[in-house]
Amino acid sequence: MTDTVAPLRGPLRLVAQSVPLDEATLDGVPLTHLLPADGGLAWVRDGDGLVAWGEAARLETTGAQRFADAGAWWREVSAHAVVRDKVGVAGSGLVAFGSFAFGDTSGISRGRRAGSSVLVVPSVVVGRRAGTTWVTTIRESALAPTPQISPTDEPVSPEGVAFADGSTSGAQWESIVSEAVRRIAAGDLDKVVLARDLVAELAAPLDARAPVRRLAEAYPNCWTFHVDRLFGATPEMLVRRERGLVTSRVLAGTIRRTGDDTRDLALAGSLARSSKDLEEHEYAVRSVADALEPYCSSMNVPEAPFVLHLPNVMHLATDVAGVVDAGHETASALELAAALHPSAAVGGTPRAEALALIDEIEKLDRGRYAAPVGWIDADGDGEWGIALRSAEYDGARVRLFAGCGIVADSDPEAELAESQAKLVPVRDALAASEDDLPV
Ligand SMILES: C=C(O[C@H]1C=CC=C(C(=O)O)[C@@H]1O)C(=O)O
Repeated sequence: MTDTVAPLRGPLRLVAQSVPLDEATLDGVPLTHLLPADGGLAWVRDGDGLVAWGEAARLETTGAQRFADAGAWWREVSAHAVVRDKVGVAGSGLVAFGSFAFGDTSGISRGRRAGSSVLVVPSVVVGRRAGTTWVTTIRESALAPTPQISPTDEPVSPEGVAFADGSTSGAQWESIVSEAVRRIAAGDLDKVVLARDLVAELAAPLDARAPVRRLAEAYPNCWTFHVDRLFGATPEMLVRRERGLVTSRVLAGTIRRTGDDTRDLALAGSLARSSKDLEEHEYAVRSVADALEPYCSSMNVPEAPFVLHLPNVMHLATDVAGVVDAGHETASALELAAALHPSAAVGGTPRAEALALIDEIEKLDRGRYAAPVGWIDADGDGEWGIALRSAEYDGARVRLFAGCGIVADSDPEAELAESQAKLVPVRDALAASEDDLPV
């Protein structure tokens, strides 16, 4: 099913201008401190990235054609735009932020907006990259004046947060995992990623700037995002395309941290040797390498993963890189993301069997969790992360998500504990105090 909402009048003619911003005027203020009260749009990592607000144009789409619809719309918008870019770095010039639904029917049962995939062209973007800071203004038909950029007011911290089970209880989810292990043992498939959710009810509508700021501070080596009521801090880069080079950070295989550095180092060693985790990881790397290969003239796929250390967990990680071949020069970051989604880090192996099993047993509407989130520019370059360690909110109600790769040797109890560890970043970012944390 395809259902697209986009302007039906003549071609949209956007005028975008990027100009350098004297960093002294911001005096090192984090980008997330510029976000407006409605949360705006954010894509930041380790101080760099993009924050934005306002809306010059927007596309909402649903169904199996969502990536194709968004790609066609963006090509059209970019082709008719006038771009004056006096900065010339990745993310300057005309950009759109986006977030996609996980599956062809994700979110649709919860109403049209909940299930919509979206591309938003903001009216103001502030970017920072490797010491360069800039501001982009985007407006229909005319050049917009460059606004004064300054920090906004302090966000309101969430209060009275009450956490509850989402679609399933922990015990129910364990039995779903057991069923998946049975299916894998029966030879139906090799790997499936199963997810669960947690619901947080707040005393007042969420000011998303509060958790976004906290996530960006606490998880500097993750990509912290906020797009259309979806926020999170993901460690996984589905695809980055920059001037003909594509990179992807593949994660799968996880161990919880203890907080004791010596023990964690030993745990990192055991993760790197764990045959269960290495198997889980290999499926994810293969799925990414196989999907990128048709687009690349050369590729580098390291033989062994490294261990990525995050404050809550450690993951097996592989950075895949490739050069886009001459025949696919026009394949945008979004087209590549569509080809890669869902990788075996969030779907499974074989893909079709895994998705069918997820549909059959998971009992969760993933919405936009575990799907591409990020940004794209007018040349088709951009970054699309996988929306993990994320939550979607509507007023005072927040749904947090986490999932785990299940293979033949998976233990349901250990997977539940792993899912809890993966919920920690957003859960802590929402909790006003330790007292609010669920037990
Ligand atoms: C599906 C999630 O994580 C994926 C990414 C890294 C490690 C994973 C794992 O070890 O199971 C998952 O494949 C999630 O965080 O919700």
